[in-house]
Amino acid sequence: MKKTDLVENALRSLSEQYPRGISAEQMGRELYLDRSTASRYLNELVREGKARKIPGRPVRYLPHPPAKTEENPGKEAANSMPPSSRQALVGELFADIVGAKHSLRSVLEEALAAVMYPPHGLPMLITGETGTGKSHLAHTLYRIAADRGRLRYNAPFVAFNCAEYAQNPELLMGQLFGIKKGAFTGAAHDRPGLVERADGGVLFLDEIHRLPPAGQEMLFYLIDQGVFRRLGETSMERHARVLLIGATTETPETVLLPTLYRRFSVKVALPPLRERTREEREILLRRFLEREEEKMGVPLIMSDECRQMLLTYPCKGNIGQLQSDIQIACARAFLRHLQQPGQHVTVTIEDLPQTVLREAPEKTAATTVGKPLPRKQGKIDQIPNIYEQLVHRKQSLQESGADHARMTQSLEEVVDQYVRVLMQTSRQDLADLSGSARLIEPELYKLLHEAVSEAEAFLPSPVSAHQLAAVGLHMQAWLNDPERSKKLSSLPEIPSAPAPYTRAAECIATRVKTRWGLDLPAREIRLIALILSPRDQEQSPERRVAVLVAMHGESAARSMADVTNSLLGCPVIHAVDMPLDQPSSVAFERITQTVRQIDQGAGVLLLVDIGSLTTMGEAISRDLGIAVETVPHVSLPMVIEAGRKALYTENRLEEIADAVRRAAQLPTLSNRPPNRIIATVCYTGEGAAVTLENWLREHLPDTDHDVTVRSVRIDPESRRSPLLEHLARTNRLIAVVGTVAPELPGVPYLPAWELLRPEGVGRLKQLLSATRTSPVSPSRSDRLTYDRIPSLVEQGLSETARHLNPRLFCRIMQKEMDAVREQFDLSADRELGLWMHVGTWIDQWIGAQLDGQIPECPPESDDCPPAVSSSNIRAWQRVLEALSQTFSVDIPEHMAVHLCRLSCRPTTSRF
Ligand SMILES: Nc1ncnc2c1ncn2[C@@H]1O[C@H](COP(=O)(O)OP(=O)(O)OP(=O)(O)O)[C@@H](O)[C@H]1O
Repeated sequence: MKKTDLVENALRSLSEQYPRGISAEQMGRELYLDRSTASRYLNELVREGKARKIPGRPVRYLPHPPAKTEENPGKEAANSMPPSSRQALVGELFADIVGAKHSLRSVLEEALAAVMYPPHGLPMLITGETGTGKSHLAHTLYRIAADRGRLRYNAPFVAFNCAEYAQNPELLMGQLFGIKKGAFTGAAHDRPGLVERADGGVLFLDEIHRLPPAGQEMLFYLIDQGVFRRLGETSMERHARVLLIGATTETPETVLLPTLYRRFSVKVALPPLRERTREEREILLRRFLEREEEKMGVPLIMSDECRQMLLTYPCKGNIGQLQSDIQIACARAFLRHLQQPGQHVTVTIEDLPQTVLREAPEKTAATTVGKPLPRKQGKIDQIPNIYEQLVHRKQSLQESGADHARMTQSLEEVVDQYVRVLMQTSRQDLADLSGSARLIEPELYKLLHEAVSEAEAFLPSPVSAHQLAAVGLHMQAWLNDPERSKKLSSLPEIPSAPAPYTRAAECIATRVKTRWGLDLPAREIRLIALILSPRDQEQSPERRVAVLVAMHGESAARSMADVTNSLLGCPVIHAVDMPLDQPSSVAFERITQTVRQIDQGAGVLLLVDIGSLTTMGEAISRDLGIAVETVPHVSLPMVIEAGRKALYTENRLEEIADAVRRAAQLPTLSNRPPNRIIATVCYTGEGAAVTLENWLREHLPDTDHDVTVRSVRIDPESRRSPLLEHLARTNRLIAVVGTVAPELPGVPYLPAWELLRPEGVGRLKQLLSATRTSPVSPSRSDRLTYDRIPSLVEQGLSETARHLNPRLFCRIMQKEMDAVREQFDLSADRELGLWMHVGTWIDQWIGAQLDGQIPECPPESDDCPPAVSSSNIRAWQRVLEALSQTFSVDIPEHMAVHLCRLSCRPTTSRF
């Protein structure tokens, strides 16, 4: 229905109630339009001859010709729009909510009325099982309120899931209401909370029942009186006006404080998917498929059988689960398409996740009994015939007169060798894009997967994807030719596997019997049990590259990770979501923690979308001493590629990162010139390594400003560091400097003490000049002169200083530094470094004094270089006194000696 038709209908029905005419303002209120839009539509009707204007203040409008009911006043006491108009309006406003015109209509009407209620909407509680669309509805309501002028332009929408912090009520309350400095240990600054951020807009609290009672009480006051206090504050003196929308999967009256529960004027319940109509489920399916098709950029088709299943299986996680099951199926189909490109991506029943197939109505399973065997020709025939091998070995052992013990051991070796071949084949096969499906019929693979999942309840260790694929290969070969062992005479006894694995093999046999009516011979069951039992190479702890997806938004990262993990059958991808209202410091902290937890020693691949996330990896790698490679602009195919490579190959971090970059057509490490890097090392990566890092940074000549200096921890026992090895592979590691020589062949090592001697400095100089790509001498305009120091320092400090006034600082330094310059014969480079050094310290001291803390100081040391004279010290003292007076900071006495030492360095160790 067109907007003008909608307005015309409303005008006709409202004219009964207002026979003297309806103003644009009234019409706007009725249709949730702003006054000027309503006026525009009404005037359009006047132009079209469908309405007439009644002059006056305000101008009013009546339908033309008059509504029939106008001639019969009182016939219908319609005090609102006719149902058809209301339905059309709700359908239009909630166009992205499937079911808006049908099963959700009354719920949405109620929700709409609440959000549009003057002056600022009514607090609302949405209930419903997980995945029924509570968050989706909250956001849609916000959008409508913002579009229709109920909220101010640019009003915020702040969403928060109380379950995320439910383990730590203090932090939860702090997140929500803000924190006063000192409220608890670690609360070093005042911090606003989400309530303040949502001021003037909507605050959506998901799983609101996870708020502790004190938090619920605070919310009550917030709704009731618009007041709240930050954690640690004593009085309620802060004000915020937020439209609160709460959501819960629980029965709210039993989990919320009665005061808060009653304060929600409107409560809407979203029905589970099983109560929605089939037509609505069809529309949902179509929409989700369209979305996936758009992402893939290739036309998508779905087999009827698969569509049928998606429309009928009991979907416990409701719309959310339906959506993610569809994403998984599409991702699988897309993988196949990547390997065998065609005009379409075709989604078939095999692409559906196990959970869907398991939950599907019984009849699908029943019809498969007695189906033809899943045979597969081609490469699978190259799988060695284990029976032939066993017979041959037995014959040669008999010929050599081997005893029984020797015979058993030797036959076990044959089986071991066979399993190794299978593992290797499955590894290669899985590493191909199509996964195991290439050599093993999906039906068989599915059966094995199900049986093994069932057996995991009693197996001592989980069955790896490789083992499962190895069993698949063995069985596929057997199913192709179940008779082949019969052709051989006198097969030897197969060694037995531990009991739980025999039981797991029996589970498989039972399923094979039910499915294809086939009896697996006892020796097949023994062989399968052996393949399933852990082998040596499986037991050795694998150091896999960990993969972490971090993205802006509520759930984008998690859903990509879920899809990929489900696709690969292994939780290989980790995720951190970064809601848009979350400060990047929180994201940084969460990503850092996750990287620390998931690293297995082979480094972490960080897949991110945009913005600050693209630069966090480097800082996290520095902080944790873990190799982190960041790849931006993440998409689902990139995550799948990363997961597959991490799971099925032994590729190193940078190889996986490059494979992912190639998949996304981003520049790879291998085709960019390597960066020059110097690593500083010690056993902690923090003490000597950091001191050396700072020292080197300060002393690197201008010609080598491209060199990165990086402090790294060396493991005291192995004297190795995965991070260092990673840096060596991905960069041009020109030297390692430190207090411990790492195990890293081919990279020159300089002990720290050598840098104090001219020989060491000379060696480093040589290394630097030998690795320079183009020997550059600074051009005239680049060369630093004394007169440029103040402006450069002012510029530098204005980017880094938080408390210091850079201009004032430079003025004092300009006035006071002459004596120092003369005393030490400082070069302009050196002097610039010293200005920055002093400025940075003073800035920190002012900050510490403001916070009432004891300022940190440069280390105190007795060894005053012999070259330092008392007049040297006095020169610096005068500068420091002037600074101390101007900025009212206490400067420690030994600072002058510290600065003298820095000023002297050039003669001893500059390079
Ligand atoms: N009526 C609907 N029409 C179209 N898409 C919907 C509808 N309801 C939900 N969705 C989609 O289903 C997914 C899950 O919805 P949502 O996250 O809002 O559920 P929820 O009830 O908040 O779940 P949870 O309780 O697990 O947080 C979302 O991607 C959402 O866009």
